[in-house]
Amino acid sequence: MNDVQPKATIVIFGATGDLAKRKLFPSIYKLYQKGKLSEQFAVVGVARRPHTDESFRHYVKETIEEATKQELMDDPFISHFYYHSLDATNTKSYEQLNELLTRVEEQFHIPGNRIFYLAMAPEFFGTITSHLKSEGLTATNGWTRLVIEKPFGHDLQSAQKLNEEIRQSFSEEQIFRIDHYLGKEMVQNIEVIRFANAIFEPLWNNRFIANIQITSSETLGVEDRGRYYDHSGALRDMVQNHMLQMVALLAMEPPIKLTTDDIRSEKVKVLRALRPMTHDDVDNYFVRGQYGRGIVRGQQVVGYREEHSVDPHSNTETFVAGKLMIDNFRWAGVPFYIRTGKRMTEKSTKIVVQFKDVPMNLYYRTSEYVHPNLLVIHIQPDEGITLHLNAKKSGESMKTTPIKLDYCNNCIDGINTPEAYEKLLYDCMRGDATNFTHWDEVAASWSFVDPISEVWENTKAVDFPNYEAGSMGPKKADELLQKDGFHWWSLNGTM
Ligand SMILES: NC(=O)C1=CN([C@@H]2O[C@H](COP(=O)(O)OP(=O)(O)OC[C@H]3O[C@@H](n4cnc5c(N)ncnc54)[C@H](OP(=O)(O)O)[C@@H]3O)[C@@H](O)[C@H]2O)C=CC1
Ligand SMILES: O=C1O[C@H](COP(=O)(O)O)[C@@H](O)[C@H](O)[C@H]1O
Repeated sequence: MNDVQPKATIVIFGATGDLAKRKLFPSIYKLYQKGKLSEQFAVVGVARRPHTDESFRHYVKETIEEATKQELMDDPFISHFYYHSLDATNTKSYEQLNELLTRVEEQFHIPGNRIFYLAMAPEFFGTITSHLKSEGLTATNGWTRLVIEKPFGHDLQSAQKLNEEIRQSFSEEQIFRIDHYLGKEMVQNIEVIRFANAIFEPLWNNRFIANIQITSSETLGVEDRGRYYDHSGALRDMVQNHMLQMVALLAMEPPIKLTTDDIRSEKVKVLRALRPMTHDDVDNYFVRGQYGRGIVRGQQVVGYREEHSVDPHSNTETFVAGKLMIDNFRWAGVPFYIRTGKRMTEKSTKIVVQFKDVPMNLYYRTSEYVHPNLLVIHIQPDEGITLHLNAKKSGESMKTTPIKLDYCNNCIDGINTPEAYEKLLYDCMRGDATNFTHWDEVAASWSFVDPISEVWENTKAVDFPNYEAGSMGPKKADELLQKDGFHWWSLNGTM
């Protein structure tokens, strides 16, 4: 873990796909530029499309230039890239891939360390991992690791099956399940804000916190992922993974040490303490939505059912709001509200921690409303924290006014926050699995989500589409909080 310049070959299955192009190649380039990779590294791209090493290098160069808006010229970086055309289901090609890897390792003096990054559809995961083992690609003198993209299953049962298949060839310690939200700077900051500030930790419980709200809104629709998304929906696409991971980080107990196992074990406890949904509970705790036509950032857009590769009668949700209760001593009685959706008003991920009101409003005589204190953690696009307090209005005797203490992480000159994939790839190369999800977390998340999807799949949403593109979701999402005497805090900073 201490090797600051890890030496490894990254084998990317799905190297001609969207993820490799938009995220993986630019991230590897940035790591190289920052000196986090020594010259002892190589990338071997794998996919069916024919490419020579030269044409693949040309393709990679172009994708990086497009993503980084920089010209690569004759950068030696690109000479570390190789390509092997392979159909993932064809055993024979794995032997040839192994020969290529051995050659590349000799050329760059890489001590047999291999990362197999599966940037492919999950139905291939089992086949690829079993071939990697049976054809000897995992039998090296160095370490071997497997990086797996989401979705990790469709429900608990399919996730278990997938996990068992993978575990035939890789141990849990070798498996790095990506949740890219865990690579975001401010998601990683949650722990530090909580555990490195004496003013927050004593208040971080049901005696002082009224509710916690997590919103992750997108302006994009389903783009060209209609086929995948229409079978997934927002619950599986965003809630089962990213949203529940943020809940776990916000609610976990302080770990004994900052080790991977200690942190994961605290997160798992939170996921297990989530109050399970019975089928009858679902309507009281969760709201689903689907966007219709509307205007997003001044542009007229089509409704979800009109999107490419989407069933024109689709029952799939593109929006979810939910109230989660964590049944443990720290959080009993405190609702965690989550909300996520496509084609909403703005692209934003924020966490708002609303503290309980002061025991009595001393300023009621002047008809002053004392605002609740809020801690806002801005995950994206702005990164930072804001603390909302009350102070005296200047000049006027004992009148109150809301004030904000702001810290903006990505406003500081010279700070260029690394992209989540860049950090996660580097962590994986160094063997740090802290910001990857352990199987126990995946299983607990599916257990929570499954009853909700069962109800939604079996009952037609008669009101779909129930929110206009460009809005903040269906009215029912507001009513979910109103029932408890709360409301969603606005995302644009005004209260
Ligand atoms: N794109 C994104 O932003 C995100 C993607 N993901 C996940 O990452 C994974 C990849 O997604 P994405 O890049 O978008 O998918 P794409 O469809 O763009 O790419 C799929 C890749 O798989 C290759 N491939 C398909 N079939 C085979 C086969 N039989 N043998 C060998 N290679 C094959 C394709 O290459 P070829 O046709 O040349 O064989 C291509 O390189 C998916 O699991 C997705 O859910 C997760 C989060 C975000
Ligand atoms: O995993 C996913 O996340 C993106 C949103 O990620 P962000 O970093 O842009 O917030 C979402 O668009 C996609 O549907 C989902 O698969």
